Amino acid sequence: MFSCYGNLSCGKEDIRVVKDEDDLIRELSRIVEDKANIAIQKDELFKIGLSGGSLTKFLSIGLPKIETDWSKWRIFFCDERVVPTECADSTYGMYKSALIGTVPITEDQFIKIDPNLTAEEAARDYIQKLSVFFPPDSLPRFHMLLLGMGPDGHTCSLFPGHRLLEETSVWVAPITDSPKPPASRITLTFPVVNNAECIVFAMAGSAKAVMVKRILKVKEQLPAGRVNPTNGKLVWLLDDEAARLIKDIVP
Ligand SMILES: O=C(O)[C@H](O)[C@@H](O)[C@H](O)[C@H](O)COP(=O)(O)O
Repeated sequence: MFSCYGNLSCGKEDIRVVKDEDDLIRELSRIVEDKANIAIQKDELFKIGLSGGSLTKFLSIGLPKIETDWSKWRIFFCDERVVPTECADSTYGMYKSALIGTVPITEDQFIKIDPNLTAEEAARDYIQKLSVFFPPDSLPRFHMLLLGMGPDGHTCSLFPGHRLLEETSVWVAPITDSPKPPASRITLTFPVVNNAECIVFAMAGSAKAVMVKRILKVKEQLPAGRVNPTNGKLVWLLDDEAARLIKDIVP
């Protein structure tokens, strides 16, 4: 039984290596299912933040197989591209087409951006939307955030060398110069990311291996390496190929 509650420590990350992408999707879905059902039992709602990229594929395959009370889910976005929902680049658009109609969840359970706004306006608007679900006098504390990592070590839309990495108070920030297209996005900032109860990086494939080594073994302070929950659980879920250069440090 995977529990983020049992060991809410800010100790070392928990690195889990599975054989391949299929196993990764199964294990990721199991982790999410466990956390969701614990959160629902404890807090009535399950507040999860999703990322885009290959995570949308993993979850589109894995989530329809889990057993949970979908009506208690509220799905947020760790980052989002400021593009129309019907655009292929929209992360919400990807999850909408994959999950609505497949699992018993409705559009209003997704807490999404208003893509008709500028990035600056959308970030401010998203903070207001978060305030409905989290008390305004403290940082939002998500039950779970699911993150990916780009080839440059970025996560969410927090990119190496970007001034947003130093943001210490704003919950959600705009970015209009994302090196990963599309350029216009909003992103959770590190204070909110690191306030989560449970953070899971999930990645597969040999293209991730070098960066995984740089972050988990060399400990380079790239954005994904700066994800370190202050009072929560951090899991790196990797397939064999993504973990091929850190086999000597995996417990
Ligand atoms: O919307 C996005 O672009 C993501 O949130 C971004 O942070 C993604 O997780 C990484 O770029 C990894 O993407 P891949 O998993 O596709 O490599």
